[in-house]
Amino acid sequence: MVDVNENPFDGTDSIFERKQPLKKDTFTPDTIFHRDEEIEFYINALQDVIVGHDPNNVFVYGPTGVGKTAVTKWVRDKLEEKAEAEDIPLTVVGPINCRNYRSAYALVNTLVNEFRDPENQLPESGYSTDSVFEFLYEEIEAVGGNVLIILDEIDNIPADARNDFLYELPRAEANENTPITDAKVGLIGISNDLKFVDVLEPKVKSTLGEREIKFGPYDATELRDILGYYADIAFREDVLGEDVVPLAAAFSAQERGDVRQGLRILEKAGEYARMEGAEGVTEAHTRRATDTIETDELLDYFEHDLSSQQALTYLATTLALIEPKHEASTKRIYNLYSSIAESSGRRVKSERKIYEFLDQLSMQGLVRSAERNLGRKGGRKYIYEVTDDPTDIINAALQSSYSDAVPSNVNGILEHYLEDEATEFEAPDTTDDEQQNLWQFT
Ligand SMILES: Nc1ncnc2c1ncn2[C@@H]1O[C@H](COP(=O)(O)OP(=O)(O)OP(=O)(O)O)[C@@H](O)[C@H]1O
Repeated sequence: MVDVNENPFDGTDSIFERKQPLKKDTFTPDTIFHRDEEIEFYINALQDVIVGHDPNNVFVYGPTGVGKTAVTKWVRDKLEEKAEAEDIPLTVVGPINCRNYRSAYALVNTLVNEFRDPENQLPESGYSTDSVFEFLYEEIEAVGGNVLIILDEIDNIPADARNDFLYELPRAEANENTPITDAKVGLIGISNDLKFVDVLEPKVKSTLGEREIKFGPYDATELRDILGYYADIAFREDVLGEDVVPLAAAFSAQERGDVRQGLRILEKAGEYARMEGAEGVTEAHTRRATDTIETDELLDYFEHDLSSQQALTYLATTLALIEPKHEASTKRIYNLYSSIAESSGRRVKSERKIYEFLDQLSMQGLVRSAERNLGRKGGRKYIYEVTDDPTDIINAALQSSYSDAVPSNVNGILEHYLEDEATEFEAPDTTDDEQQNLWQFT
């Protein structure tokens, strides 16, 4: 029974000293581990600024959570420090995350405002895109000297901004149509989409990719050092069992070599220990954290990264995949999407829109498409796969605010799917209608 006169919150924490370093990128480490070579390439690319040549454009790429942004910020700070000491005119803007902007207008607007004083900010609308670009060029000319613009998640740059940003901006000084005569612009683009540069027009590709720096995943030994550094700051003294960091490091190395995932495991393991009122964090807490980490990450997607229509499409793709035929064709995905959207009282969009949502999910790395030949019948169709374990996706959906869209008999169908996966599977000749009738939509 709860004593209503007692306050259940506890003002003490015997496990965590400071949780913030384990949280999403709100903490700047004062040491960067195991990136000496990448830092050397970076310094080399930006050295020209210090000796008075034009800045190079730099393209930094690699998977998620491997230090691209952390290293970029570190190098940026060192460059600014050196430029100031040597009296070299330098203005650095960013990193600005392109994912947050839906149009060229919005992105350029933010950039202009980075240059301007708080009392002279541009409003969110009211000008043409050409005019805001014009303002940007004026601001760049006004500060003069070297201007470095850092764009993070550059693969998400609004389509209507691609050419202007990735090609025109870096060569603005040479272009007579811009007011820029003095300033020298350099662009630093960061991406975790390794194919991004390949799909660019050759002229844009050679501009942005003037210098390319590749970041690979960390191995277990490297992750042990990095996670150990964060653990020392985040946890109270002597609460961490000696296996905790090595276990979190080994798990993350096996998965993607991503620091962020390792930090989440440490945080979760600490939370389990705290919830139990344990004296310290043990190997068992860490194993429990690794068991649930995948579902947690997917839950994050459902709750924060995906729009409701994308989330329903993602769920429908997973359902199509676990049906007896295990074939997520666009038609099946659309049928399932319509049923779950309708049964959960959400808007049902047109079939054409599904292609767009699937494309967006594919850009986020959540689904993959493959073209399939229809054999004698001729023609081709697209089928989709999910990149995570369907069991984890369904568990995450069930814990998310989309649980009302998950069919009530999902676990039974998932069980059959897992059995099929364990045996040599031959696709049954089931029709779409038969498959549709399997499901119990709530
Ligand atoms: N070598 C390192 N030394 C210290 N901290 C690191 C290192 N690499 C990554 N981190 C930390 O790990 C977290 C994720 O790193 P970061 O944001 O730089 O990854 P990223 O490669 O830019 O990922 P994304 O592409 O998802 O943005 C941050 O908290 C960062 O400070």
